[in-house]
This record gives sequence, structure tokens and C-alpha cells, in this order.
Amino acid sequence: MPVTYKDQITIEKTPGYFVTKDAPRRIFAMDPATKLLLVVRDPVTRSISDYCQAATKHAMRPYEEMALLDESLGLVNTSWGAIKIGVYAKHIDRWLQVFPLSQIHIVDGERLIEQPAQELAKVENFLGLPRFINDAHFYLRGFKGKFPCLLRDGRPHCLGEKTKGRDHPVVKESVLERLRDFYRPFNAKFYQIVGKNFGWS
Ligand SMILES: Nc1ncnc2c1ncn2[C@@H]1O[C@H](COP(=O)(O)OS(=O)(=O)O)[C@@H](OP(=O)(O)O)[C@H]1O
Repeated sequence: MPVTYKDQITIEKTPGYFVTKDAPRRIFAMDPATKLLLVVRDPVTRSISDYCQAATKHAMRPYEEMALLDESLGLVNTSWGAIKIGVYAKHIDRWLQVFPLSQIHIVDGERLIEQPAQELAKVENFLGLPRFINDAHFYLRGFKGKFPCLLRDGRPHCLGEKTKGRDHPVVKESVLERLRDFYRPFNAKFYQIVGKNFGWS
């Protein structure tokens, strides 16, 4: 981590840490006062997003074939990373064996898109920062008619067109249903652990 002054906060973003076995212990060893931010979204949508990202790197079979080992039996491919990562309850549990929940703030990824200023106000609060960010910092639905862009000098700056907001494939409703059923108990457990219901279907 870079050296910082007392009045500065260093933020590091590595989504992979959430599912890396040794990450909680190693981060705690580096600084036990570290505050953790976790951005989550509906795990079914997350897996499709993950699939889209992987499909830009190598050829992939259709999502339905990847997500289910046997479509007629509805057997979920729990060894596929895109599915495994969405079992948030399991991963958060590992972090909570090391960090207290009070040091973890969960950001609602869907609300971050809809109401970025409100979600980031909670982050400012969690980090102990004075309130600074407000609606005027954003151009809502500026990217692909859906995602917020940052307003700088009155001009919108959107996140990378190639890496964000990719079009998701249309997935068979029966497969989506099966995945929702699969995640439901894990989601409920996650809501219970973190004390917040994200309302995923
Ligand atoms: N403001 C804004 N602009 C564009 N995209 C936004 C924004 N806020 C959140 N998102 C969501 O970010 C998703 C991609 O995030 P990732 O963490 O997977 O991206 S990356 O791995 O760091 O490239 C991306 O997922 P996909 O829509 O599946 O591409 C978006 O839903």
C-alpha cells in the first residue's frame, strides 16, 4: 500500500479478494483497523455479468450450459466460478471470522446505479468523512441510458464502454428460475448475517 499522510485515506479495489481464502487474515495482519467495502448485486445477474466478461476473453458455451450441469435435472454447476462467487453468505463468513461486521460496509450495487449519491453518502459516513458527494456530481442514466456518469466541469465522464455495461444475453426463464431457487437460501443467510435485505428475487 502507498505511504499516505494522516489526513488521507488509501482505497484499494480488488474484487477477487472477497473470494480469496487468505485475504482476510493477510489484510488484518497488515492493518487490523482496515475498513472494508463490499459491493454486491443480485447473484444471478452477477453471474451473467461475469459470463459476459469471460466471453470477451475466450469462446464460451451458452450461459445456460455453463450454469447448469444438467438442464433437465436442474443441476447447478456450483464449481463454476461465476456461480460460486455469488454464494455471498459463505464468503462473508470467512471475513467475519477475522473482521467485525462493524468494519465492513455493504454497498447495494443496484442502488449504486440508481441513486449513486445516496449510496456514496453511506460510504462517506462509514469512512468517517464529511459529507461531500451529492446529486450534482452525477449525470444519471448518462451511459447506455442506464448508468450514472461523473460530472466534471459540467461534462459527463463515464466508465469504460468496453468493460462496463455490456449487453447481457437473454437467458432462458427456466434456467433463471432454477438459479434463483438455488441462491434463495444463501441470499437469506447473507441478509441475516449482514442485517440487511437486498430484495433479490
Ligand atoms: N456508473 C456505472 N457505469 C457503468 N457500469 C456500472 C456503473 N455502476 C455500476 N456499474 C456496473 O459495473 C459492472 C461491472 O463491474 P465490474 O466490477 O465487473 O467491472 S470490472 O471487472 O472492474 O471491469 C457492470 O456490469 P455489467 O452491466 O454486467 O457490465 C455495471 O452493471
